[in-house]
Order: sequence, then structure tokens, then C-alpha cells
Amino acid sequence: MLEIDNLSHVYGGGTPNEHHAIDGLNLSVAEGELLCIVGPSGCGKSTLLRSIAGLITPTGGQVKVEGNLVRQTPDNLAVVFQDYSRSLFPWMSVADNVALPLRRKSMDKRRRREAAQEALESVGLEAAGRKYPFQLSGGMQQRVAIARALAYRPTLMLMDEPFGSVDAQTREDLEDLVLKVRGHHQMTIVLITHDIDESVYVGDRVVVLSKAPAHVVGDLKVDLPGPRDQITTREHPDFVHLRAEVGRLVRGHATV
Ligand SMILES: Nc1ncnc2c1ncn2[C@@H]1O[C@H](COP(=O)(O)OP(=O)(O)OP(=O)(O)O)[C@@H](O)[C@H]1O
Repeated sequence: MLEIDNLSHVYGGGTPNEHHAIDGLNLSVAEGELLCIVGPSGCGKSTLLRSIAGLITPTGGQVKVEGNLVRQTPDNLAVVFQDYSRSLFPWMSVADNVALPLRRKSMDKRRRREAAQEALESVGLEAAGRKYPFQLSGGMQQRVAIARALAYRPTLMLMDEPFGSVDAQTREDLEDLVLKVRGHHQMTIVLITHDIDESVYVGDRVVVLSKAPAHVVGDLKVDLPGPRDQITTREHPDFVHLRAEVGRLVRGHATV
């Protein structure tokens, strides 16, 4: 579903501020997979995600989504960013925010409203449609951002530190929400996080990036027994072992 071939990205090439963020990165993601990407701070994770989303043009290599070369943001793709307060329009109701991207699809207004309401239901915010984002908590606003992505029915959802701005308890609730919605919606998810624990809890697979320029230094399959559960999963010896393994890989390539 996603093929990244020898990807490189240099910021400010040929200037005194030249910075090599990604160098020769190769990665394949299968359809339906939930891939978590971790790596040291500043290694190039967001640059990678923006390259996949077609928001920046790689200076080398290529990205293909469902066989098509990414030159601009693909139609079948939705992105959830860390900063929900900047991604939702404060002057629009929650329902209008969620329905907004659906204008790109050939759907009439009534159908757009229904799809927005369905998406709000799937994130547990069925009663919030008439409210405005500022009337909701941070965690609820991030649920709205996730609902907006889901309403669009993407085949690929990219999430860039989606729970980085919420408290620990809300983070755990949102991790479970991602696991729940991926069960309902048939889609591939690439989730970037600096949280090793989260990557192993949420991911089917964890890819570890080196310090900049980023390339893949670890690719681990997560195969844990039973359904994911905050306490029992995190206490399971396989989880503890995998978390330590990912931590070793990240620390081995951290700048400090
Ligand atoms: N527009 C830009 N111009 C110049 N340098 C940039 C630009 N965007 C990012 N960088 C640099 O590229 C490197 C990688 O940045 P990026 O945001 O991709 O890393 P990251 O792994 O997502 O970081 P973090 O974990 O701190 O969010 C950083 O050193 C950053 O300063």
C-alpha cells in the first residue's frame, strides 16, 4: 500500500544552513497495517510523514501510495497532527469541522452531515456536533480531529504525534480509540510517536529511525497474545521485552 524507496530530504541545500534530515530511507507498509515510527527527537520523523502526505517534495527517492507516485496530497489520505487547536477551525461547529473535507467528495450536504455524525459517534462524541471546538477539552478536540479524518474514509491515515499534547490518562484513552477505530474502518495507519511504550501498545509493527539523517535501524513485528488492554498488555513479558528492545534501538541512535 505504501512504498518508500531510497527517500532523502535535505533542507536548505547549498546554503550554510544545509541540513540532511533523511538519507536513503526504504520502507514498505502493507495494506491494513498499523505501523508506528519512533526515533530520537529531531531525527526526521515529521519530515518523513510530510513526504508521505505530499506536503513536501523529497530531494531524492520516491514515495508511492497504492502504486501511485506521490506528487501532491493523495485523495485517499488523511492526516491527524499533534496540534488539534490549529487544525480545527474555531468559528465552525464541531460537525462542520468534521464535514469540511467531504466537500472534496461528490456528496450532497445532507450526506456530508450524516457522515460527520457517524464519525463523531465512532469517536464517542455523538452529542458534540453543535458545539464549537473551544467548548471541548483538549482530548475531545483531538477526537474531533480523528473523526474528521475518519469521515473522509481514507485508505491511509497518517498521525503525527497525535497524542503529544494531551495528559497521560487521555493519551491512554486515545490509544484505545485508535485501536477501536482501526477495527471498524479498513485502513492502513502510520503513526509517528516519540513514546516507545505507545508504539508497542498500538502498533502491529514498530520501525525505529536513526538520528538525522534518518534511516531505518530497527523493524520489529509486535505479536502480543490476547486483545490489547492497558494493564494486562503492558505487564506482559513479551510487551516488556519488546519495549526494552525498541528503547535500546532508539537510545543507541539518539544524539544525547
Ligand atoms: N522547514 C525546515 N527548514 C529547515 N530545517 C528543518 C525544517 N523542518 C525541519 N527541519 C530540521 O530537520 C530535522 C528533522 O526535523 P523533523 O521535524 O522532521 O524531526 P522529528 O523527528 O519529527 O522531530 P521531533 O521528534 O522533535 O518532533 C530537524 O533538525 C529540524 O530542525
